[in-house]
Amino acid sequence: MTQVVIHGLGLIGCSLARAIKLGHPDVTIVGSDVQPASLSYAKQHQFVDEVTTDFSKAALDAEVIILAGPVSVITADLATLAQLTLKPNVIVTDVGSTKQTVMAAAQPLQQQGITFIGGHPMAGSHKSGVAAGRADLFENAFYFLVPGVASKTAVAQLQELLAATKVKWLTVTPRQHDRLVGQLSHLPHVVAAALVNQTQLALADSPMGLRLAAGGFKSVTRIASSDPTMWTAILLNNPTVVVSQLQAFSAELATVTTAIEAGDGQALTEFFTAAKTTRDHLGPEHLGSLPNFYDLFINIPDRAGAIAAVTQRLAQANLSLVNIHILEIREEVDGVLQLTFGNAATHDAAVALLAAADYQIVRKR
Ligand SMILES: NC(=O)C1=CN([C@@H]2O[C@H](COP(=O)(O)OP(=O)(O)OC[C@H]3O[C@@H](n4cnc5c(N)ncnc54)[C@H](O)[C@@H]3O)[C@@H](O)[C@H]2O)C=CC1
Ligand SMILES: O=C(O)C(=O)Cc1ccc(O)cc1
Repeated sequence: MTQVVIHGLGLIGCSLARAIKLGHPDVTIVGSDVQPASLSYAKQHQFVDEVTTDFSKAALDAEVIILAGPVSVITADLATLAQLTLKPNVIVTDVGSTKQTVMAAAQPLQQQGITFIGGHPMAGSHKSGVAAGRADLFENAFYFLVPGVASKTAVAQLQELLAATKVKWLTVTPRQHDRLVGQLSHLPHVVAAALVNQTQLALADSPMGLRLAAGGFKSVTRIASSDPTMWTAILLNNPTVVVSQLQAFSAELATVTTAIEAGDGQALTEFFTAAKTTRDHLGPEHLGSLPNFYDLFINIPDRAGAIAAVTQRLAQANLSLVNIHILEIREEVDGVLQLTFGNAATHDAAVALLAAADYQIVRKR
């Protein structure tokens, strides 16, 4: 029976665990994490068979090891694994968002003849943690593979193990990978966070400030809600690429600034037309899988226990939440509660349940 160890039971580790369980119910999955609460959640929801905080010990018996912590943890894990006597046919892989530093960190392991295949699913979310994982998170998304010196057989074995993710495999070199994702993922996260921080400062004296933002600001900045630890590790592991891409992006901003200063309408129209043409040709089908969580917004009165009453109702009906977020609650005024579900059926059942209990539905999926 194959034993798979997943180190890091967050959004990605848990989504892979759920997908592996779906495609291979016979595989034993051992989940490992530093957070005991994540371990008990994973065990309770049965997408792992065993849990441990002792990664090194679990690794000794593994046929497949999936490293799914922040990139800085993945590189440290690779150093730890190089100190151990692993099973000779073990396949070690990772899900980290950078590949040059990860492949470099894997070298000592590879020099011992251990198979390492770099991996990176190009799907995810700004949500994180053990409860956010879902088996269909990666459906139709690209999944980068950096096989390095790994054999074709090992690559095929890994792809077979992860078949239920329904990803589109793409083999790249570490350099190609970091340049591509630098531009398509790392730079946008920096830009989104910078825009939120600058707006917060600029509107600090406005009573409603950021809350007045419409859809545009919200969609451009959604990813600013991503996990700070994870993104710090990513940028520290792709610095040269991202710095150069940030410089090119700053130059683009300088060009548009000059056009506005000069009142150059033609330059501005050309600027927006070029972007629109490119963006319009990227339909949703070309953008890969976008986070597919199911949000429900309800009005919530400013009353002690009001939120608990909602969560209790959902729990009694066995409807699990992926996330809960109070968007706004002001004294003596209704607030808005955002309830996020992992699938359409749970979302729809919650809408019916809460509407029947006279909660006002502000927006559903
Ligand atoms: N979030 C996303 O959309 C995507 C993330 N990635 C990459 O996947 C990896 C995991 O990301 P997420 O699952 O989103 O993060 P997450 O924050 O949801 O989960 C990370 C998990 O690693 C655990 N962890 C942290 N330090 C640890 C340590 N020293 N030992 C063991 N466990 C530790 C945390 O407790 C947490 O459970 C990262 O390397 C990230 O760059 C890749 C594709 C998409
Ligand atoms: O939330 C989003 O849209 C993302 O961009 C998710 C994401 C985050 C990190 C990655 O390495 C890949 C995908």
